[in-house]
Amino acid sequence: MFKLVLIRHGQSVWNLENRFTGWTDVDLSDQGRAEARAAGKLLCELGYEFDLAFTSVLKRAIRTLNRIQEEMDLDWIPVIRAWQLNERHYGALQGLNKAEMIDKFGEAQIKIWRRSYAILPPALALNDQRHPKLDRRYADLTPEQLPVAESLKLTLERVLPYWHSVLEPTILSGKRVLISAHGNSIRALIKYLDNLSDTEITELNIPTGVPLVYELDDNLRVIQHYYLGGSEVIAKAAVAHQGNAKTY
Ligand SMILES: O=C(O)[C@@H](CO)OP(=O)(O)O
Repeated sequence: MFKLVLIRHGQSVWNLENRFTGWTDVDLSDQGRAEARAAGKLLCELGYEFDLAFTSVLKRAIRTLNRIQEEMDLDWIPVIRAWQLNERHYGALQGLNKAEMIDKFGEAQIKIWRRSYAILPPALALNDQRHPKLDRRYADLTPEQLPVAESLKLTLERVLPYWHSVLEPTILSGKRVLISAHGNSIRALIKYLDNLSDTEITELNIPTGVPLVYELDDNLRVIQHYYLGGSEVIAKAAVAHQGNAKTY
């Protein structure tokens, strides 16, 4: 049996401000930093150990991981930063306030942009200053790999090859893996792991800063999964799972 731990970064400044974030590289809020530390403490108290950690190339996930490592005294373990674990790219919505967008386009349209499986948010123009081709951390990506907007489906289409080529073999080699990533890159992975339908996945939300454990059998099929934490943390996770959480 293998145990994989997933964690969505702690609350970010734009989660707090209720803005579409995507590939925008915003920092954690004070609450987010506290969530990350609490997650690290909890993992340590519960006796979790990790040999290797994966994260995205976005600082809210990296800094969540850093704090967990610090709390667990695991600063030394190798960390792999992969753009494939980035948040979905939210296209031209990035930076806009979610409540203001609801006022402008209506709740139903925003829900479609946020949670439908295959529908894309409005794309970035090629000359937009937010285009990832202007960011040197993505210099090695091919033009086809550089998103101007991603649905959850497109997000899964870059997360899944990474799962098969890197994460799966690492887990199967017996290394205990922690992944610090994002609401929608984690949702994409969960859709695959739990074999959720395109409709089921629309109702799944991931809370910030709560470790989610996946127990996997020898073929990496899911045995069970559960959130770690006291009653308050589990309640936050349950609410987020039902899709009734605050808009972030
Ligand atoms: O804005 C984003 O990048 C994500 C996560 O914060 O938001 P949503 O939950 O609306 O997909």
